[in-house]
This record gives sequence, C-alpha cells and structure tokens, in this order.
Amino acid sequence: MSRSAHPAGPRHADVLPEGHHAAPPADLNDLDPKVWSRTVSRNADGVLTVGGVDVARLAEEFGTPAYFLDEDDFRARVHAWRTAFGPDADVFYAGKAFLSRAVVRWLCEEGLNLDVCSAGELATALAAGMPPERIALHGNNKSDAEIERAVESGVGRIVLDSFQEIARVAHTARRLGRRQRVQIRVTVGVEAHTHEFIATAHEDQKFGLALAGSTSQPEAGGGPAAEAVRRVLALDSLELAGVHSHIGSQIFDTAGFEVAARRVVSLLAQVRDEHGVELPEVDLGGGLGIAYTSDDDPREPQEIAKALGEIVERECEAAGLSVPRISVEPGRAIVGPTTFTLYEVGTIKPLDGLRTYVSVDGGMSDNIRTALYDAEYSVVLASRASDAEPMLVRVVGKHCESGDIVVRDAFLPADLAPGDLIAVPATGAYCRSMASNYNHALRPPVVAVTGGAARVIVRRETEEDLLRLDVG
Ligand SMILES: Cc1ncc(COP(=O)(O)O)c(C=O)c1O
Ligand SMILES: N[C@@H](CCCC[NH3+])C(=O)O
Repeated sequence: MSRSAHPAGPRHADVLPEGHHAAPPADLNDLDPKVWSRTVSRNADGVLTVGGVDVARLAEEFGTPAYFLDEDDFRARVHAWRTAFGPDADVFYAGKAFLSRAVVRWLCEEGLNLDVCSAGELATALAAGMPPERIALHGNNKSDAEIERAVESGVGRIVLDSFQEIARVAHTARRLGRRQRVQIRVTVGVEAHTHEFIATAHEDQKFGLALAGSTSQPEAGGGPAAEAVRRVLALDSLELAGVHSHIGSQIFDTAGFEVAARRVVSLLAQVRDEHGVELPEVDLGGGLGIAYTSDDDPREPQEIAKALGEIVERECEAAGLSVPRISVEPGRAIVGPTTFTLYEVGTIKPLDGLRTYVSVDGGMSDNIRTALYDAEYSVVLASRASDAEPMLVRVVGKHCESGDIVVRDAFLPADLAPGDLIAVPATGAYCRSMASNYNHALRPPVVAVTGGAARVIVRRETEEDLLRLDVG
C-alpha cells in the first residue's frame, strides 16, 4: 500500500462550494467519542489506533477495505446492557446486526442471550456453543427445516409470526415429542420515527400479528394477536411464554417503546380476563439508535432499562397484573459503535462548485446502508493527521452504480491524496452482515483488536471462494 507524498491540495475556495451551509468540524483530526469506539485514538504521529494497534500496521497486515472491531468496546457494551437490565430481565443480542463465532463466545462469556432469524444464524450460534435455551428464533417465513432444527436443538423460544406458523411449529413439536416455548409477535400500531424500511410496528407491513381489531381501536386487543393467543393456548405442544413487540430500528426516544409496552400490557390483561392466564414474559425488541455522526444523541442502556422497566411496571399495576419478565433485543446498539471500516483512497475527483468525489477500494458491497436507507456516516483521515483546510467530500465506492455512496456529505482535509487511509466509524451493525459480492467484490474481513493484538475473526473472501460457488 502506497503512502505517497501529498501534493498541495486544492485551495479553500475550490473545496467549499459557494452557498454550502454545513459547517466543517473545528478540527478535522478530532475523534468524537460518540461515534468512535472507546480504545480508538491518534498516536503521537497522528495515526488512528484501535486497541493499541495503528491503522498503518492494520492495513499492512490485513489489507483494505476491512472492518476493525474493538473487542474491549464490544465486551464493555455487552456488560453495560447486562448490568443495566439486571438479573430480573433478559438481554438478547440481535445476531442479524453482525454474527460470528467469536461474537457468540463473547456473548456467552458476558451472560447474554441471542436472537437469530435464520438457519444460518442458528447454526453459527450452536457451532460456537451458545446454549440452545438462551436462543430465540425469529422470522416471518421460517422454513420447515428451520423450525425443525430449532425445536430439535431445544431453543428457548420461537417467536411466532403468523397463524400458519402456529400450526406448523405445534405440529413439529408434537412430532418430535417436545413442548416448545413460544412468544407471539404483536404489531402494536406504533409509527416509529425512523426510515420506512426499518420501521416494523405500523399495521401495513409483513411482520407480526396485529393487536388492533381495527386501526381505530388500537387498544382493543380484539385483533389477530388475541386470536393467536387463543390458538396457542389450545395446543398442548406449545407453551405460551409471552408476547413480543419490535417497533423498528435506529430509534432515539423511548416514547414509541412506551406506547408499545402499554399496548402489549393491555393484551396481557385481556388474556388474563379471557383465559385466566398471566403470561410471564414481555419482549420489547431492539431498535435503539446509535450515533453515526456527531448530531446523533443515543440513550444509555441504563436509561433505557429504567424507562422500559417503569412503564411496564406502571401499566401492570394499573391492570392488576404481576410484572412479567422483560427482555430486549439490541443489535446495533451493541455492535454498531464497536467497528470502523478502513479504506484506501483511490481516485479523487473535484467537481467545480459542487464537491470532491473521493473513491475508495470498497463501497456499497461492504456498506449498503447509505444507498438503502439514506444513512448518514462520518469519516476521518486515519493514516495521518492534517492541518489542511476542510474539503467537502462525497466518499464513493468502486461499483458500477452512481448510488454507490459510502458517506454522502463530509469534510476531509484538502491535502487528501491517493494512498491515504480513511476510516468510517460505526459500521459494526448491518454492514458486514448485509455485505454483497456485487461486481464480484470480495467481502472484507472482520478483524478483532484488543490489547495491542489483532486477529481475523471473519476472513476476507478470495477469488477461490467466488469460483467455488460457480460450478457451471
Ligand atoms: C425482532 C427484532 N429484534 C431485534 C432487532 C434488532 O434491532 P437493532 O439492531 O436495531 O437493535 C431487529 C431488527 O430491527 C428485529 O427485527
Ligand atoms: N438492517 C437495518 C435494520 C433492520 C434490522 C432488522 N429488523 C439497518 O441497517 O439499519
């Protein structure tokens, strides 16, 4: 990897288009602790380091693009969620955000449970030794094979998503001579303030069973969810442990969770009235937001645990119910901030009066979130510090797609040059797990860094990997 000498960059007038209002940060070398994991800093030479290892060395050893995961930060976040919710609640890490065997082992060591939503995630969890009773299986279209594998291996809960699935899980459990613990996924009718594609509790979408009998009576409890409860309670091979609600993802305020908790508790009260049964569990899902840029203001686990605990307690008290065991399923909030993606800068193309396009050696194949959700990211020059003027940039990938954008709007120093390394923070969630081989890109490795040492936990794909699948 070249570390070229840096030619004088364009002048300020070239790099900040006239009339552009976004303000560059006071110091482009700053690392906002909101968006960077806890062991990230710059060394005396201004080079970004994580876990005591500098990015020049990391790039040399592991290449770019690559995801670098701050293991201490991951463990600290897991611990914070575990202690915030305490022994009377359960925290399930949502494996869809990022899953590997190392991650499963860390979760086991730190006492977390795991939410999986496919056979592949379940296989990874079991292969890495997660006790099956600590696994929950999700999915709106679980296959027979997935249901069978889950029941057979003894997962702690299957979250039922449709009437058809109730019958299918019951049938499989009966055939295998098991009594399967289940929850019912309820759609509570909350409009989460997030991107449409990642909001999951409004009525018109594919997940869950609606609580509402009609949209004008969201609290009525006379809808499909109540019917699902009736059906599950009538089946010997199913044990109804509780209800589940997940309102969406990248959510900052707890108001939506409060409404969800209230509606879920109203269903518990109805179940008690109708069936004389108090369901022991309520899962309020995941979805807690993280800081992708300095403008984002995420809540701490402690604050979330307190708010959710209080609302469930209050509602249960009002309904005369004993308080169920609460569980949550954070994915992004645990792994998102732990990781940054390191890229090498290639082509730099200033567009007069607009912005400068900075092309990197990855793109939408390692981070689809910008293209898919208009997600915002930040970026810094990582291989050196610079006191050059700020230049408005768009960081783009190398794919054949004009929407191949990694960071839509950001500032980098105007002396940026090909061969520099730049780092995009907060890429731990839904980047490697949603990575693709578009243009036959090789998916980047995930490298865990701690205590001055780095090790690959998911290796980089090779051309042989690509060709092995191509059997024609
Ligand atoms: C059922 C369920 N639980 C948990 C999560 C995790 O969400 P997040 O990573 O935003 O915490 C998701 C994804 O949105 C989900 O669908
Ligand atoms: N994949 C999405 C969130 C959906 C998570 C699963 N329901 C993201 O990157 O934000």
